[in-house]
Amino acid sequence: MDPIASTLILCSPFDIKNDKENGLLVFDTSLLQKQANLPARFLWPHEDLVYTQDELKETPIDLKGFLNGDEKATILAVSQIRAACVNHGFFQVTNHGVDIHVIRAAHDEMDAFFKLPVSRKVSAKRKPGSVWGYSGAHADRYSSKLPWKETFSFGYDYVNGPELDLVNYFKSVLGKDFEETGYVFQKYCEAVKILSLAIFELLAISLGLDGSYYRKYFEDGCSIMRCNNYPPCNQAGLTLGTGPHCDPNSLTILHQDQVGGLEVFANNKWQVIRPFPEAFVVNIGDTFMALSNGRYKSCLHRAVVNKERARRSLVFFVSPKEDKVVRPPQNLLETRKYPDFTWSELQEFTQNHYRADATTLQTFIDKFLSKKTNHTKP
Ligand SMILES: C=C1C[C@]23C[C@H]1CC[C@H]2[C@]1(C)CCC[C@@](C)(C(=O)O)[C@H]1[C@@H]3C(=O)O
Ligand SMILES: O=C(O)CCC(=O)C(=O)O
Ligand SMILES: [Fe+2]
Repeated sequence: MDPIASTLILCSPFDIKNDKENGLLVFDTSLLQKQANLPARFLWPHEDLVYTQDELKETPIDLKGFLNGDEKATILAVSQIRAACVNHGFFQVTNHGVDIHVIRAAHDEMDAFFKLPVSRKVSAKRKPGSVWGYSGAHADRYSSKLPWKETFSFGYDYVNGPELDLVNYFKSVLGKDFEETGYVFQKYCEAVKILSLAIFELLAISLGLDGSYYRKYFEDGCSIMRCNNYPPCNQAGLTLGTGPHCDPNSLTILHQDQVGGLEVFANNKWQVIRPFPEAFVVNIGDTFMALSNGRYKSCLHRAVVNKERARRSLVFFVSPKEDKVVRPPQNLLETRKYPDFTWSELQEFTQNHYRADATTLQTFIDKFLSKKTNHTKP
């Protein structure tokens, strides 16, 4: 029997015969680590495992002046953002306006969640086709190149009515003792959403647009909040926490703990992003690359794991409202790089047909939109 299959059956709190899907969700590293070799499903190909110690040493962008309305500071921030987005699509921000206590509280809640027994985490499991919920190594979705991580994701501001706020979501999936967790994440998401709109303002100015252009476009947008836990791995050099990919959404705002493991592909090589507690890590995603008509790069990145310490990150993925058309503004449209699409079409593609990697957007455009055109031909 495949070693991982036996581990998963051994540690499953469910009857594997009638609950194969739940059994496969269990990612219990204390048991997985007892095996002499890393289970084959966690192995990644050589080319994805290129080791690096190079560090991307770009000064974080200080947002203080811009947030206080200082024109000179805004001009500087705009030019730093433009340079980073044209080059690789990645930058860090400090003095971002998100209270450090709110950030710490969100880390504490995330830590408490991941320390729960597996059976409890699985009660909030992700449903097929949905991005929300708990997932262990995405083992219910993929059979190879499994990421060495567990994740817990939930939507923020779906504008579907107050009954869907995070306090109620946490209570409904984890029970009444998670009400406080819901409040903490509600506050965290509110603050990071405000930050995202400020960054969209800088992005708009940097592309020669009115400062409010993307702010208005994303005001009613939908976001996904994700907690990532990367446990230590005895054979860390053979696997990855998150494989090389570009985020399919528009903008990603990440806060990592002090362990380190995030790497971006910049200047033709993988480079380490040293953790910096005061900073948020920001990257451009595929949908914003399309909205800028290809001027700004969707950042290729990955997360490596290590032998000693668990690593955690809080990730806020910002997207337009599901059915809003993704089309660049008129003055960026000399030669159109991508056809119109909607976030819900791209999201559906990543959930049901394709695992996000370095070429998600182009593959989506090539395969799906050409199919769509064929279907609509008379
Ligand atoms: C629409 C989405 C797909 C992913 C979750 C959201 C936003 C980012 C995507 C993801 C994180 C990109 C890397 C690969 C992925 C499979 C992951 O490792 O978690 C992606 C998400 C997903 O499908 O769960
Ligand atoms: O955890 C990290 O540092 C990166 C995670 C990531 O890239 C993602 O969740 O999309
Ligand atoms: Fe990512």
